[in-house]
Amino acid sequence: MDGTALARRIAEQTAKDAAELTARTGTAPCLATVLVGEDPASVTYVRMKQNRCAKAGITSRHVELPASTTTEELVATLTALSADPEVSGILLQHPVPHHIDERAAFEAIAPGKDVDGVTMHSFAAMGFGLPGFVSCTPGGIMRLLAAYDVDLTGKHAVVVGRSAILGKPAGLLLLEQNATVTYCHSRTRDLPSIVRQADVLVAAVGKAEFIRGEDIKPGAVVLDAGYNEGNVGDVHFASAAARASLITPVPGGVGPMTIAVLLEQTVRAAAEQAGAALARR
Ligand SMILES: Nc1nc2c(c(=O)[nH]1)N[C@@H](CN(C=O)c1ccc(C(=O)N[C@@H](CCC(=O)O)C(=O)O)cc1)CN2
Repeated sequence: MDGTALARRIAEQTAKDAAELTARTGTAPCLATVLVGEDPASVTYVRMKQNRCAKAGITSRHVELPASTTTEELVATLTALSADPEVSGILLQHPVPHHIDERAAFEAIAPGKDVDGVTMHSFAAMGFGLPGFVSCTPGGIMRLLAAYDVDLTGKHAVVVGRSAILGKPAGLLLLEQNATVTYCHSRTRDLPSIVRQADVLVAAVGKAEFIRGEDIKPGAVVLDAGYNEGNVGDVHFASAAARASLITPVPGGVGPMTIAVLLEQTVRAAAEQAGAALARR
């Protein structure tokens, strides 16, 4: 599955929507990115987001905070951005330093600006199939499945990983499309036997090439949401591709979709805040 190509198509539409909205309201959509500390991978991802925003006609505001920032200081920053009428959407780059209560920080993002789909409000919307913002990587996974006409009804979807930005919301969205969902995690017993049952496998475990081809059910659809050092996924691509009917590569699969969905949701947030419907949707 070609995430780069699909992400490009989504980005083209997002740029058109942003231009239309800017012409109508006189203000471009604006994404605020918040980075705490200097984790090199996070610095790269935030820069990628800013670059893609610029290409799509979305302005970005970047807030960099030192690693010593307290939960209270981060909450105050996010609360101020939530109240700022010039900011359409807010992204707090994950992970934050260990001493920070990340959940408390996420909850300081106003639901209407939660374009990264990380608040409890957005989780409830995903869980109940209600309109709202989806978590970006899981949202990108669902867009890939739709683009490749994968019907999820009755399929056994196995999600390996239960993080708040990836595994958990991915399961909610798959369930909403009538898949039978199994979550696996570090305490799961006999993980390979469950992975072998997957018609649809979402690998979101954060361990390079953790899942091997021998455990892929022949014909399975495999989505590799891993972003390990050196641009290596959670699935051993060559051996898994020999058995899967569809598979996402790393790079070029789920990763680009994450940013495409973020930008799309930022423009949608801006439109909703302006009370303007987007013509092309
Ligand atoms: N608040 C969030 N934090 C994090 C998220 C997130 O969705 N919200 N996701 C990940 C990392 N991430 C974005 O932040 C991310 C990772 C990878 C890619 C990507 O496009 N990767 C490319 C390869 C990268 C390259 O070319 O250098 C690919 O897979 O093709 C985008 C976003 C953690 N944090």
